[in-house]
This record gives sequence, structure tokens and C-alpha cells, in this order.
Amino acid sequence: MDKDRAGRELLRSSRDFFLDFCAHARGDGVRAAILIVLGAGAEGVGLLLLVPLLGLVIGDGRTGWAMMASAGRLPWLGAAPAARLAPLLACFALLVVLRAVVLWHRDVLLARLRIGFVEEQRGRLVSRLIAAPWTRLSALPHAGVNHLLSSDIILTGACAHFMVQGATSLFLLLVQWALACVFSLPLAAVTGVLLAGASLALVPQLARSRRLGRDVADANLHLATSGAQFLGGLKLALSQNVQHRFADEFNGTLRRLMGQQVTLVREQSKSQLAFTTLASLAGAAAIVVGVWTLDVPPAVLIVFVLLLARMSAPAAQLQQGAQQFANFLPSYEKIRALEAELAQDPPEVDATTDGPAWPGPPPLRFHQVGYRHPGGDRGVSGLDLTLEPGSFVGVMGASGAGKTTFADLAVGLTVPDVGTIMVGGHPLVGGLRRRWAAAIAYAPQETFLFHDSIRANLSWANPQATEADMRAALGLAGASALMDRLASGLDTVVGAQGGLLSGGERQRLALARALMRRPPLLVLDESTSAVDIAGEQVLLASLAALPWRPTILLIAHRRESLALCDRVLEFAEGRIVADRRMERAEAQASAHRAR
Ligand SMILES: Nc1ncnc2c1ncn2[C@@H]1O[C@H](COP(=O)(O)OP(=O)(O)OP(=O)(O)O)[C@@H](O)[C@H]1O
Repeated sequence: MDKDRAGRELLRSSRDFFLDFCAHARGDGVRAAILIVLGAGAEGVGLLLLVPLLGLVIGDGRTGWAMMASAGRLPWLGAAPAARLAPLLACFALLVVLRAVVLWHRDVLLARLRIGFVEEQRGRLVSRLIAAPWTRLSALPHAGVNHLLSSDIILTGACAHFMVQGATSLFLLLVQWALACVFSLPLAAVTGVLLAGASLALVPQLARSRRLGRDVADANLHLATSGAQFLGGLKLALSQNVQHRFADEFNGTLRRLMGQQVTLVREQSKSQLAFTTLASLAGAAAIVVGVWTLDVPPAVLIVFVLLLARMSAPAAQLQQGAQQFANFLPSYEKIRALEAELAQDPPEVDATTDGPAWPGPPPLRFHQVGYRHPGGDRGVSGLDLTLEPGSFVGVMGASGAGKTTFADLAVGLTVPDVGTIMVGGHPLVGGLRRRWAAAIAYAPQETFLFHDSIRANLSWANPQATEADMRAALGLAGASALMDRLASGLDTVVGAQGGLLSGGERQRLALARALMRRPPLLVLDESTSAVDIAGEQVLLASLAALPWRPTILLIAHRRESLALCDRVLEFAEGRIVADRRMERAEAQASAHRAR
């Protein structure tokens, strides 16, 4: 990337960050700016008071305000008599206290703004994630999103810190430089030119810092992804003794990261060195010019050098802060890029959200529905059917035939590209889609359980559920025997993804959780595949006999699993190629219901 472009990108990104921060800060930002100006002003007045103080202390008759006033630079001050040393010192002390109070308020306010900004960023990203459609979310790298929400957000807070600190240092520098102009315009001009030169020399360094920051952020993200994959595939890796491959990859990224960080520190040290050298040259030049060329009184020269010494601190802080800011800016850019990606989808046309809850399962009508997955030509097409309320519908077909895509459409997780889905006679869009999603229950192929107690896992589906509700749902899902075995009962922790349970037990718990909602539509996507055949038959029979008669969509590969269905849909290449009514199964189910 050429230097100009890197510089432009740095400027654009810094401007976006600044505007974002200002939009967050609003009134508090104005208050903080006033406190920054007051703090810098107090510093300036304190330095100004040093002149008469020094004049009185070293007994230079020409120094102090008298000299400044006679030179015509501070005519408004007049002369300060030596007898007034005590009041002068009192003023100085009062100013120091006032300045400390201002700085205290300033720092607390700035910290509050910074922390609030980070939390606002995090909240905004989470809201965008929640509002995004499933198709977009399912394509996101989860470890990457996690990393953005934790580490990158914190670096964004560091960016805010360095920006605010930079603004404070800049104000302080300006006030100190204005004072320097008051004391000696030529000396201040020499110093100003050298400092401006040093700042300009810093710009390419900042673009390099940003580039290195991006490399480091990418490497950190890679580390986070490798770590998540390692933990996710731990069992497989250990069982096949291939864990060293994870370790090799991990270590490789770590080495790269270390190299990048060392390069970064080297770059920062280089610019620090250049800056310090220039600052020292500025000081030396000021003294040389002051002593040899201009007739500057000793007290003024001492104060000027003191002023330069004080200027070096905010100047160095500004230089280092700017580099850190540029270095962490890529984290902010990544967050904004994800937000932009998530905001790409047009807002959904809203439909009515109110209306009474469905008295029973509503009919679900697919009218010439088609859907293609993004970035390919796979999906479903020409779906034209009605799922009658309370029916038990089986879905079969080869892998990749479109069964899950059909289920995702039925629950409103994805929206058809063509055609309409109607729930109880209303199009499944906008508010109705959200209300439908809040009512139905979906037990997907991959069982999802929190690393928490069974009680917490079940409550997630229905926070109002009582212990009796939980036990009833567990009973329906055939998990009563499991509960009797567990010493801690509902308080048993199931491990990450339910890893402390068997596959069939996990599926029973997930099913119990789905039943906790008493849903009008229950979608089971191969969610009893790990249960033994006899156990599955009992379980499905109890589902067919549920007293509230939900519509059940059962996706299964085993023919035995579909034996109790009223109707079986067969999918091939994204289309329904057979739609069979199963009278015998209906009879079996009725018989079971009657039992
Ligand atoms: N998010 C996605 N992006 C792109 N293509 C996808 C996506 N999800 C599924 N597909 C493709 O769409 C087709 C249908 O997938 P679907 O998951 O509906 O199949 P399925 O019948 O449920 O298969 P299985 O029985 O193996 O679960 C497949 O060819 C699959 O590769």
C-alpha cells in the first residue's frame, strides 16, 4: 500500500473514531473539554507566577513582571513589589490546589466517558448481532466475534484513552507555547518550528504503527480461533494423538505475534528517540539563541528553559499516545466493519405483532416457497403444502436434500426468496415472525447445552417454569431414569456442550427443554438420532400423545423413527418428491393417545 493511501486511511479512520466518541460524549464531552482547558490554563498561570517569584528570589532588579511590563509585553500586569513575596506564594499555592481539583474532576469525567464509550460499542455490536438474520450470523466465525466482543473492544477503550490523553497534552502544550511566546517571541518561534517538524516526521510512523497494529490484531484473532478449535476438537485430537498439530499451529502463530510485537516496540522506540533528540535540540537552540543573540534576562531564560522542560512531558505523551492510538485503531476498524456487514440487510417489512395467542397450533401454509443459501445454488424450491394443526409430519431424504432448510423456513429462521409462508392465515414476516419464534420450539441437529446445571439449561426455554414443570418435561423426554441416577438431580452441571452426559442423554435434555415451552410447533431435526431405537419409539409415542397437540415436524433418517407420523414428506434436491399420508401410523398414535 502506498504511503499516501495509508496516511489517508489513518486520517479517515481516526476521524470516524473521533466523531463516534463525540457522539457518545455529548454534554459530558463539552464539560470535559472545559475542564481540560481550565487545567491547562491553571498550569499556564502557575508558570507565569514563577517569573516574579524567581525575580524576587534571585534578586534580579530587571526581572519579574517589572521587566516584562517595561518591555511592553505584559503592560496589564504592572510591577510586583518585593514585599509581596508572601501573597505571591499564597496565590501560587491556591492555584496549585485549584488545579489539582480541576484535574481530579477532569480525570474522573474522562474515565467515565471512556468506560461508557467501550460499553456503548459493545452494546451496539451485540444489538446488531441480535438483530441480524440467521443466514448472516451462521456465516460468521464465532471465535472471531468473541474476540471482537472481548479483546478488541478493550483495545477500543485504550484508543479512547490515548485520544483523550492526546487532547489534554495538546492543550497543555498550546498554553505552554503561548506562554513561551509571551516571554520571548523569537525563542518560542525556534522551539515551535522544531516541535512542528518533529510532529510532521511522526505522521509516516503513525501509518506504520497502524499497519503493525493490524498484523498484531490478525495474529491475535488467529490465536483465539486456534484456541477455540483446539478446545472444540480436544476429544478427537487426543484420541488420535494429533494434539501436537494444534500445538504446532498455535506456537507458529505465537512466534509470528512475538516478532510483530518486537517490530512494533522497535518502531515506537525509534520515533521516541527521534522525538527526544529533537526536543533536546530545541532546548539547546533556545538557550544558545537566548544567551548569544538576544539580551534575555536570566530569570526569563530560566523560566523559559523550565517551560521547555515542562513541555517535553506532554509532547512525549502526545507522541507516544498517538502511536498507541494508531496501533490499536485496527481493533476499532474491525468492529465497525462487522457492524457494517451486519447492517447490510434491509429492515424487514413489519407485520402486526399484536393479537391473541394462538388458542392451539395454527395451520402453517407454504405457498410456492423457494430459498437459496447465500453464495451457492443449494436450497429448496417449489414448496407448496399445508401443515395441519396438530399433525405429526415426518421429513426424510438423503443428506443435503433440503430438510433442515425446510425446517429453518418453518420456524422463521430464514425468509423465503420467493413465495409466502402463512401462519394462521398471516404472512410470516416482521413482528409475526418474532412472535412465532418466541412460541415454537426447535431441537436442532447439534445438541446445544450450556456448561451449567440441568435446571439452568431448562429455565433458559421458560424462565417461569417450576420444578414440577421441569420434572414433567424431563419425564416426557424419557429422562426420569437419568434424573434418578444423578446425585445432584436438577442441579447437576452437564459440562461444556453437555460433555459429561451421553449423546442420547444430551438429546433427551434438549428435548425436555424444547417441551418446556409447550410450543404450537415442535421441530425435531434428527434430535433423537442418538437415542436407542426402542427408547426413541417410546419417546415419539409420548410426543404424539401430548395433550396440547402441537404440530410436530420430525426430520429423521431411520424409517423406524417415522413409523408414528401421520404424514411423511420426502425431499430430494430441494423439492418434495413424495407426500404420503400414513393411516396406520395415525391409528398407532391414536391408540397410544388413548392409553
Ligand atoms: N448456510 C449455508 N450456506 C450455503 N449452503 C448451505 C447452507 N446450509 C446448507 N447448505 C446447502 O444446502 C443444501 C441443503 O442443506 P440442508 O441442511 O437443508 O440438508 P439436509 O437435507 O438437512 O441434510 P442432512 O440430512 O445432511 O442434514 C445442502 O447442499 C447444503 O450444502
